[in-house]
Amino acid sequence: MTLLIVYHSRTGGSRLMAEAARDAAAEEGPARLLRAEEAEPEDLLDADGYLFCAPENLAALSGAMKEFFDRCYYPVLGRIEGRPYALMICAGSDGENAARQAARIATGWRLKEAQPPLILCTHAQTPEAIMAKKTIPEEELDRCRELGAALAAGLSMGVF
Ligand SMILES: Cc1cc2nc3c(=O)[nH]c(=O)nc-3n(C[C@H](O)[C@H](O)[C@H](O)COP(=O)(O)O)c2cc1C
Repeated sequence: MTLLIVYHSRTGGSRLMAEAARDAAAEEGPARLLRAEEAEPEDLLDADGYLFCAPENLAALSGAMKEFFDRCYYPVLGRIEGRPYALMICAGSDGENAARQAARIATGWRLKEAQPPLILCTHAQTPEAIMAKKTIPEEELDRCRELGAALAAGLSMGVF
């Protein structure tokens, strides 16, 4: 039972979150990490559950993550219904709109929410801070690890 983690990241925050989740998930079962730009409909079809991870940009999912969903939405519609998923959003100060947008897409696919969205805020406020490479505190990465491990363990045990 494979967990597919698809992420986009411009300044590294979402990448750190996705990698932390992948590392923890891999201890519980098969886990694949793909960038949004390289993930294809076949990758979604081949997986048994999903973790989507992206930044909030301009009160929405980042463009590259949205482009992944746009590109894959119809090719897999009706073919992945009922599979579990979770979301992780890296935001400056909010993240709610990106989480809501991704959840609506997942609802369209008839995926099953396995965990509430995990939103981490970097508290970057100035243009310089927003464009800077991000670090995520270990205790926040632990929350990503917990989410990845719970998803992968649930998939392996067939609890979803
Ligand atoms: C163009 C742009 C727009 C942004 N808009 C928002 C926003 O609407 N809400 C928010 O909370 N953060 C916003 N941010 C901050 C990013 O979400 C934050 O820097 C996050 O760490 C980016 O994730 P990444 O490091 O994976 O790229 C924005 C950043 C950029 C570059």
